[in-house]
Amino acid sequence: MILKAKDIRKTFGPTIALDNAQVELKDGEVNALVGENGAGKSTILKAIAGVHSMDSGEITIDGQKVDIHNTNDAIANGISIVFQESTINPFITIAENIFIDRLYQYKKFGRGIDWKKINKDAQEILDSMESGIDVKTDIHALNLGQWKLIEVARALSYNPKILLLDESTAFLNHNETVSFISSVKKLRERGMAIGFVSHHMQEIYELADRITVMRDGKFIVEMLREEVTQERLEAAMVGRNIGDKLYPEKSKNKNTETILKVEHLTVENQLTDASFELKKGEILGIGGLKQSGGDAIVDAIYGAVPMDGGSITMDGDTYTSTTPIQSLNRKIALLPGERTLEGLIVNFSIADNIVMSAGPKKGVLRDKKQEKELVDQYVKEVMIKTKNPNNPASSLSGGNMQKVVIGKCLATNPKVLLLNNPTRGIDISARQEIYSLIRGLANEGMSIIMLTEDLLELLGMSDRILITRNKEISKIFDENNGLTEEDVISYIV
Ligand SMILES: Nc1ncnc2c1ncn2[C@@H]1O[C@H](COP(=O)(O)OP(=O)(O)OP(=O)(O)O)[C@@H](O)[C@H]1O
Repeated sequence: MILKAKDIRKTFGPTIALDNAQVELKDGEVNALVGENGAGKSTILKAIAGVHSMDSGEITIDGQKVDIHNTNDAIANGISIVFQESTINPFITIAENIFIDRLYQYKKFGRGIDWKKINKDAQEILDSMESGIDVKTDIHALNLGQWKLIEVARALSYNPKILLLDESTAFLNHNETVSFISSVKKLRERGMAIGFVSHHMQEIYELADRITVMRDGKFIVEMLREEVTQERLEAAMVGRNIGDKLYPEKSKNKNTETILKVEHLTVENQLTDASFELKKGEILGIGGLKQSGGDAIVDAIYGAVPMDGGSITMDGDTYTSTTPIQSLNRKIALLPGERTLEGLIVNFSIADNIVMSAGPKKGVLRDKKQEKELVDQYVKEVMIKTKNPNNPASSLSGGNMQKVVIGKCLATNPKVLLLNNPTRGIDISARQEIYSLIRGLANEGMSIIMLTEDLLELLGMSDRILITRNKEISKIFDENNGLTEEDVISYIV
């Protein structure tokens, strides 16, 4: 074992984030940390990386006790971390992003940056990971998976022995994830000890050498990959067996009443001539690579991006342009793809975020009583793990922040619900609950469009499936019985 962290305790005010937590990382191995949202996975990684100082506990490396009080201590002990949320600055170059806190080392005679040197050093790291990224590429031309690899390159630039990856694949699509995982495997082959957090079981089964389960801030069990069965893992993580009951039964009745008709919808540079119908009470899944048209469909229906052609008909009203306020009045709600940028005001309380769009009023004043009822209802319904909804949203774990955004959408009581990757970063148990909530809403007559980059989720949840490719609709499957990943992928790439 290269690193052992044990008896770790960390509190945030009254919240006990870690209590008797432990993890061991070994060179040339991936240890996957798994557990429900709020189990303490990010906190233990951040404690090891010196981002949070622990209240108590012990970290040893190669048998020697080490004191880690800040990130510099961690770096000095060969520990690097890649955070869950993106830390890429898109307004500077790839090399600057990699050496962001050491740019002074590349100052030429005390003046501008020595581009030749910084680019050479950055390229060396990118090549060592076999990332396939050319350092001179415009950062905007790269996909999110490549952005994550740049963050890994930044972590590697400190020459670590131990690399901590916190939900690095949460925002990546299928292809980006595949190449990210293959880069992680290469780092493992080089002897790196890797701590890897993810909610995606397939990734964990594929990558992990050992798995550490956490629950409520505590260490539950460590298993070697070969000892793991799905039943054992789920029982340790969530205390029950989910098995093949992750996705609820699809709608038995064929939905025939059209609620939303989209004709020849065009969005400049994003979507050309898309026509389809959304039926009352159905879940229409949209699959496809990022930027292939699906985001544009959802954003244009909501009015988050302007329509450049075509029309939308809802409730007998046909329109060729719309805004989010008009959508709110028409009872169309959008769960955006980027929770901390578009979905939440993280400094506001959980409660204020939930009621923000619904805005119950008594005359011109806020209706505090109804607000409280809404908050209590949605904290319970989407299972937000908080002791007090008046705490700031920033105090929640990533998955619980996402649940607040879902609660905020539902509190507006929409007829049409647009979901952009609704379960990113959400644990398997909460996902099962959210899927059953979404299906329940559809069964009650809500019409739902669900854009998702998770193919299993697309197949598991949709009554019908629309696929986009190269900014156009490439296929609409009017049935989703027995469709496989291969059936769908052939229209995606
Ligand atoms: N800065 C903070 N202030 C207050 N509470 C916090 C803070 N960071 C984390 N917590 C709390 O600590 C607990 C553990 O959170 P953590 O982010 O480690 O969970 P996690 O297992 O990584 O969850 P997820 O899978 O949702 O990312 C949660 O109850 C969370 O609300």
